[in-house]
Amino acid sequence: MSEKIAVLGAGSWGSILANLLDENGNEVSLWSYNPEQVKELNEKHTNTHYIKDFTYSETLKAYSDLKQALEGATTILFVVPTKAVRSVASDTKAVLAELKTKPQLVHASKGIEQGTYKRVSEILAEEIPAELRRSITVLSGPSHAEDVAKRDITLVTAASTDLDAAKHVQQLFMNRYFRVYTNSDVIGVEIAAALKNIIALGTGALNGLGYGDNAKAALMTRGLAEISRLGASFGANPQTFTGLAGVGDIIVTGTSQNSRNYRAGDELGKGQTLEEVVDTMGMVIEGVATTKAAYELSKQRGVEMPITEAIYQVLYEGKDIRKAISDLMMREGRSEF
Ligand SMILES: NC(=O)C1=CN([C@@H]2O[C@H](COP(=O)(O)OP(=O)(O)OC[C@H]3O[C@@H](n4cnc5c(N)ncnc54)[C@H](O)[C@@H]3O)[C@@H](O)[C@H]2O)C=CC1
Ligand SMILES: O=C(CO)COP(=O)(O)O
Repeated sequence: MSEKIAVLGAGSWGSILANLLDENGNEVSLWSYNPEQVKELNEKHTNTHYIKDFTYSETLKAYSDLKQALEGATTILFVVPTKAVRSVASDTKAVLAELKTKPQLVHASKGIEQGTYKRVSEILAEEIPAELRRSITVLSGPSHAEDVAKRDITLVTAASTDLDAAKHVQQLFMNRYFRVYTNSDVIGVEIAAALKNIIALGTGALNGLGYGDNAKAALMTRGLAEISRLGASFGANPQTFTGLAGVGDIIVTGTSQNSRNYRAGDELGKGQTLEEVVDTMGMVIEGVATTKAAYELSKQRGVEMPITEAIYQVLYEGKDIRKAISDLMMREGRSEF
């Protein structure tokens, strides 16, 4: 299968997925709002700020003009940070109204919108009306761009309420090192994807403070329990949290130095301030904003999320991390399930 695909967002994940789609034989246009980055991608086939020591395919073309990137595309993949999804989708809508191409939409972003608490597929559906597009699919799972760049084995899930669309996305992305499953639980996949970043901030902080493997396994397991509780309150399928988008992504993000969220937590644990961590990362740390959105959502919906609450207090209320950990440990004993 070969298609014209536009990838919007040329950070680590967008650029590596664009390269994979190119390798799979598609005609890929990669859009970035940064003209310098577009120049580097087209002239040197590198994207050094985001992915070191990697040469992109020469047939992959980058654009800073959105209309040029979208022209003729039958699939559009959104991979910008969650806070940019609404504005990029709104600009895309204006172009699609002219082009009348009705592409299918896919996204690979992991977050919840501040203030509205919308999932990314909900933002896309709101901004790009049904008459301008086909179905929406989310691609998610344990998948650091750095490993995919090395063509290391990676398994993800493509979730859509439209099974044909999910199967189509599966076929577009699958290859010898990238295996894609389908899933119909868009809500569960998006909630799991967004909230695992909160837990990765936590396991990173434990690492920075010098805690060991038991502590990190405990945080990931109980973290997943509270993510599943929030998911259930929205009608998510509980099985999703045992799958690639759930436990799979908690493991990869909650244990890896490739994760920006884990590294940010690690630095916080070692004593840096949140401001210092955000300033030096130079890439998106989705978990910081998602902690606030998830904390507010948990209060609004009456879902108990003690780990999210503790991390919220550390990030937004200046609570000492060691005190937050000891308060969690000293909660009244309870049944596991
Ligand atoms: N890096 C990874 O391994 C993975 C990332 N993701 C998700 O993919 C999304 C994007 O992440 P990365 O590519 O890693 O981020 P990144 O920080 O590496 O790059 C983000 C890109 O978005 C662009 N951008 C930022 N604000 C923008 C705006 N207002 N309008 C247009 N473009 C804007 C930046 O210029 C940059 O090219 C996030 O939601 C992340 O959670 C998901 C799976 C893996
Ligand atoms: O989602 C990811 C891996 O599945 C990437 O995580 P980070 O954004 O923490 O790097």
